[in-house]
Amino acid sequence: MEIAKEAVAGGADWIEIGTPLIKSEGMDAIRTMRKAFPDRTILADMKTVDTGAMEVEMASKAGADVVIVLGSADDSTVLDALRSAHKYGVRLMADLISAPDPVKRAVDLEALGVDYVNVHVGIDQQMMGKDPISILMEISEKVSVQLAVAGGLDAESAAQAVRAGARIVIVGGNITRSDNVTEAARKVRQSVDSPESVDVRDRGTVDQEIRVIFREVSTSNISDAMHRKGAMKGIHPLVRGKMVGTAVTVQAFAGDWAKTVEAIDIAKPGDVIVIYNESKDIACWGGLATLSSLNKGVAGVVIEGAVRDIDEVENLGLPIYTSNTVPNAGDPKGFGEINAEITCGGQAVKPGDYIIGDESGVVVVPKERGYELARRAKEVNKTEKRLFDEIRRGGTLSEILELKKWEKH
Ligand SMILES: O=C([C@H](O)CO)[C@H](O)[C@H](O)COP(=O)(O)O
Repeated sequence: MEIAKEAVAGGADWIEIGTPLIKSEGMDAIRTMRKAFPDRTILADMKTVDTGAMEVEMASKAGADVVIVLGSADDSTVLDALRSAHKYGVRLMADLISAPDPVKRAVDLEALGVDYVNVHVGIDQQMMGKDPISILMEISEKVSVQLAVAGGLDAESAAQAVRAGARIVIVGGNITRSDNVTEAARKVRQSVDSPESVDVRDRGTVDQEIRVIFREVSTSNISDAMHRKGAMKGIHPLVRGKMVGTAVTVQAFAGDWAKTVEAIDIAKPGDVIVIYNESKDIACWGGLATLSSLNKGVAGVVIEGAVRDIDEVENLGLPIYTSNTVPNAGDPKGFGEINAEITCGGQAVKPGDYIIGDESGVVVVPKERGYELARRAKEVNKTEKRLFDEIRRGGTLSEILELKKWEKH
């Protein structure tokens, strides 16, 4: 309710009751919003896939103005939902989320007579890098039914969506999870009203985008996004500083620092050297290796093992995370391997995996899930910002999360 009020203050015309809220609170979510916002359009995201008439009846009797049926539902469901919508005086929106051939289905749905077609990329799909704008462009050339669009939109992509032919722009997380909902809604409103004035930024390569997001979030956010996996055990910050990079791995043996130092020559700017060294009592890393790494543009070092020359490495400032410090080093004998899969801090690390370190420790993100987990961590981060804001306004954490209600039974 609070978020809806703030979004309306920022210029939202419609209030979407999202599917998770409907699943949590049922039709009462629609009734409550209807009562609080008599002059706004209430969109009930029922995502109906069967019994179209009954679900439209429920939502319309609760106070919805527009009801969403899944575009991929059978024609019989869409048609009966339409009959019900006509009977109860509401409009029907068909949502193309996960439709196998969205362009063809949009044409079919228009012929069936729906009031709106929503070009929608779902939240899980967004995490894999999908966005709705290109498909919206294609669909808007083929149909004249009013088009809505949804799927990770922000002020910038909202403008692109309007330019691509959308009449209704549905923005979820970038408003609801913002720490300033009114301001976030206002920015979207401005973009929708003056789409031509919005510049579209170049986001760079996928790897650059991943690194930017990992810099913005914490290792705790990432670990939450990984369902509590990914955190190294027994590895702590020695030289503090945010570290984001891709792994160059080293398997080294007790008393032998040849491979750990040779890895510096292999590392590229932005890499993190991740070392498993058998011994916690003989250092495989020190001040000279740190300076050499800085010269190569290495982003940081993680060592299960030991580091020495602590006063020097602290002065040099390269982020270092380790399990121990000792004064003595071994010799460069040459055993070990560079860029083989290793275990460090209890985590499997492959060359190229994303390694992120901060005050809480180090997490490993498998390279093949880098984009997805960066995006999911960003969602965690946004939610936490909103929670901080609500606690600052005087709520307690358990009240805000409704912990009692959601305890496992
Ligand atoms: O419909 C939605 C989703 O499937 C969960 O119900 C969202 O409301 C829709 O995707 C808009 O939210 P964002 O993608 O976070 O902008």
